[in-house]
Amino acid sequence: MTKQSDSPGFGGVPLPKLGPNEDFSLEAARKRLGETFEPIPTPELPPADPDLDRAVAELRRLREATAALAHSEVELGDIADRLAEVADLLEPRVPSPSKRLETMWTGAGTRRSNPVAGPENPLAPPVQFYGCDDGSVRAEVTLGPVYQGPPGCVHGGVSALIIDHMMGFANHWGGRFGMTAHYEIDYRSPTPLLEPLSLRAWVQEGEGRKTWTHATIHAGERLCVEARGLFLEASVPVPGQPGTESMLGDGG
Ligand SMILES: CCCCCCCC(=O)SCCNC(=O)CCNC(=O)[C@H](O)C(C)(C)COP(=O)(O)OP(=O)(O)OC[C@H]1O[C@@H](n2cnc3c(N)ncnc32)[C@H](O)[C@@H]1OP(=O)(O)O
Repeated sequence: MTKQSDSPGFGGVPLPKLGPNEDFSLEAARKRLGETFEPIPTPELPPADPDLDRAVAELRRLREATAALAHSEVELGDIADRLAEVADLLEPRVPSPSKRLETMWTGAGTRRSNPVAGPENPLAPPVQFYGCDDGSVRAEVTLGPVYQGPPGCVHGGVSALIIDHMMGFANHWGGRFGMTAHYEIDYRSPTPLLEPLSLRAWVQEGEGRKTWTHATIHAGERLCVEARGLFLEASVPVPGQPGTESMLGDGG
């Protein structure tokens, strides 16, 4: 990756400028964080098991369809029985939630299973982010009725979830790390469902443990949401690995 440029902004938002002395390269991050640090490859890692992604994609179809059941003409008793059959088949065969938390922290697990971008997570839209040469990360996503807040619009908490994750991803892309310590959001105009949304985040400034990151959501040229966050480098214990700490280095 290269450093951010002064090229014209996206949707009217100027691109960021880095502090004069800050090295945002992945090499610099590796030096700061040690050997355990793994940069996030972009684009998305290939699936470990394509059938897993396919199964979750089918669950997403079900998610959208079940959200529309209320006013359908479907025989719901029969559907509930058939869904219960599938759940009965799965539940005894999958790891417990606490075991799952442990296996998530191997390889690209957390990256593939997080609730925003994870193709293995049925809750995730999923959003596919791309790291760009100007230092920002970007994505396009169209959200359906399951994410509704105000009539016809995206729930503000869903926007906040996407933005928090996106700022974290921008930090990784910029060679910075940290947990969200504080962030603030301005909802500038309603964020529509069923229309493509352009997402963008970038590191505004970094100093020591602190990183300030900005993000926007646009519908076409219209600014819907903008946010500013403060991230602090911090280590958290890894589930199932006593004594091991992670810097969220594999993409949590
Ligand atoms: C690619 C995938 C990305 C995924 C991204 C997902 C992002 C997330 O969801 S992270 C989860 C949500 N965040 C959390 O759970 C964090 C919970 N909070 C914590 O663990 C701690 O408060 C933590 C680690 C952030 C900071 O604690 P700690 O390291 O003790 O900070 P502390 O030493 O008190 O403060 C350090 C500095 O930061 C400042 N600071 C700390 N918190 C804040 C805050 N909320 N607002 C402003 N400044 C703050 C302090 O004033 C201090 O400043 P200075 O050095 O200038 O005096």
